[in-house]
Formats: sequence, C-alpha cells, structure tokens
Amino acid sequence: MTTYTLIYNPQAGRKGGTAVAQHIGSRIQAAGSTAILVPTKAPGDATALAYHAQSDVVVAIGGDGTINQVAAGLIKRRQPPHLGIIPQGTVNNLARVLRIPLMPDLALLNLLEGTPSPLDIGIVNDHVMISTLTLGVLANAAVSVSQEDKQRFGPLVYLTRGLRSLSGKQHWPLKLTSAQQTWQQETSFLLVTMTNSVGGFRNFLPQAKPDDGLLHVFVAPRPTLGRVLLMIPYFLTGNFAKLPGMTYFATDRLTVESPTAKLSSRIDGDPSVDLPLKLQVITGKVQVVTKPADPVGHLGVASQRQA
Ligand SMILES: Nc1ncnc2c1ncn2[C@@H]1O[C@H](COP(=O)(O)OP(=O)(O)OP(=O)(O)O)[C@@H](O)[C@H]1O
Repeated sequence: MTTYTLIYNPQAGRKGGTAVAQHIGSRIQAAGSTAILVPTKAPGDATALAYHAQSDVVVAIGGDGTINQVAAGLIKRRQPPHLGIIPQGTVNNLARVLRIPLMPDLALLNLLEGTPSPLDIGIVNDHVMISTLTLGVLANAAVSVSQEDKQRFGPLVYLTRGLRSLSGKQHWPLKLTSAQQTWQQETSFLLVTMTNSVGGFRNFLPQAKPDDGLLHVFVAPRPTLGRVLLMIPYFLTGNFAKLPGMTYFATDRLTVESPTAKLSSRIDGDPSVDLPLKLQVITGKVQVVTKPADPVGHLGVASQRQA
C-alpha cells in the first residue's frame, strides 16, 4: 500500500489548495492507500515539511514555488521519497512540462497510475531550481508581476512586462564560466531553463528535457529596438536561441559573476539570490511520478499536443 504526504499551499493559485487537498486525500483513502495532509503555514516551510515527511510519495499541491520548496526538502534526503504533483498554482510551468493534468481528478489519476521518472534539480548556491532562473531585466520584470496580475492575464503578463523592461535599454556586464568556456559581455538579461518551457510557454525550447542533466543558458545582447521587436515572435516559436545577438548554450555547471554591478536573480519566479551564482544539476536523485504516455492528454495541454 503506497503512502502519500500531501503538502498543500493554501495561498497558491486561486487559493483552492485546501479544498483540493481534502478531496484528493479522501480519494486516496477510498482507493485503499494512506494520505497525510500537511498545509504550509508560511512561505518557504514546504521544504522542512518535505524533508521530514514519512511516506512513499510526497505530493506538492500548489504551483512552481511549492514544488520548488518540496523538491528542496527531498533533495537533501539520502533516499528521497518520490515527488508527486497536483497542480494548484497560477502558471504551473513544471506540471505543464510533465504533462500532468491541471484538473485535480485527472492529476490524481496520473499520480495513482503513473511511474517515477528522473527529474533534474538545479542547485543555485544553496537554493533549488526546478524551472527557470532570470537575471537582469527579466528578473526585474518578474518582480513587478503580482499574484493578481498572473491570475488576470496569465503567462502573457511576463512577456508584456519583459518587453516593457527591455525598452528601458538597461544592460550589465556579466561573466559566465562553464566547464568548457568563459563568456564576458554586456547583457540585458540572463535566462536559464531546466526544461522546454518558460512561464508556461511549452514551445520555448523544444529540445530541452526535464531529465537531460543540462542547464539551458540564454544570454541576451544589449537591447536595440529591432531586437526588442523580434523578441516575442522568436520566444513563442521556439527560436529564441536564434535571435540576432543571442548567446545560447547548454552545460551541466555554470558560474555567473558581474565584475561591476550588484545584481540579484530570481529562481522559479520566487526568491532573490545575489551574485555570484554557482549553478549545477543533480540528476536522477529526485523521481517524479508521471504518466508521460497518457493517450487522453489533459485539459489545456491536449489541444497543443494535437496541433
Ligand atoms: N501558508 C502560506 N502563506 C503564504 N504564502 C505561502 C504559504 N505557503 C507557501 N506560500 C508561498 O506562496 C508562494 C506562491 O506559491 P506557488 O508558486 O506554489 O503558487 P503560484 O505562484 O500561484 O503558482 P505558479 O508559481 O505556478 O504560478 C510561494 O512563494 C510560497 O512560498
């Protein structure tokens, strides 16, 4: 009999986490398994809850911020329980990447019938990253996006705020060092993604996989009007790496420094981490329960898959 700890964030998304956790808990019990419900009481406490959870599967009920913190608790354990996800966030970027249904009952089926598969976990200094790191104008744009903005306008709000920030034409000197090479240039932003999707746009980088062991790194050139205008079409069509002046590479480790500026990054849209940054990937340690070959698909994603 599989045991589940349901760590739910009552504040995520449209604040339906409590009702969803109770519903999922009773469905799991009805199926003959055990479910322990644990609410988060403050930002960040899902990490300790996941670290101490005693069950076969620790389920994050929330968005990317909640999953990030649950993953941070699991990665510290010698033999972590499996990670489960019931999406209850606003954007739910990682759930979309993993094709986990957004509707709770379908997500539960996915959890009960799925199998564990490896999920890369990025480590940035002493923080965990499951989706995206931004620095420069994109990080500044993310700061200006409130929970209400995300709910009202959806992921598009990141694009419009990003464009607005880019039109300010700010740029900073950045030095990046991977195992192979060193880059030093003026940049308007750095974007690092662990997966094919950024901000819920799953066509962002089709070749990136959540278990490829790689950080996918974009270093944007200094903004010009022409580049800014091209940015959204290149972003939406999976061609961001081909934007004139863009540097793209994939690596399993990276250091990020700025010789002159004091800069902060944002990870999975949440905390700020100051430079210098040291990034690496832990692959194979955390296993997430998914059903990748689900022939039914899930609402909100099935139509894109057929397209
Ligand atoms: N009990 C709580 N009270 C207040 N904030 C909380 C609580 N528990 C968690 N949080 C914070 O809520 C924030 C948002 O959570 P989360 O990212 O899961 O939802 P979201 O922002 O709606 O989803 P997404 O990131 O997918 O758009 C996180 O920063 C988390 O630390």
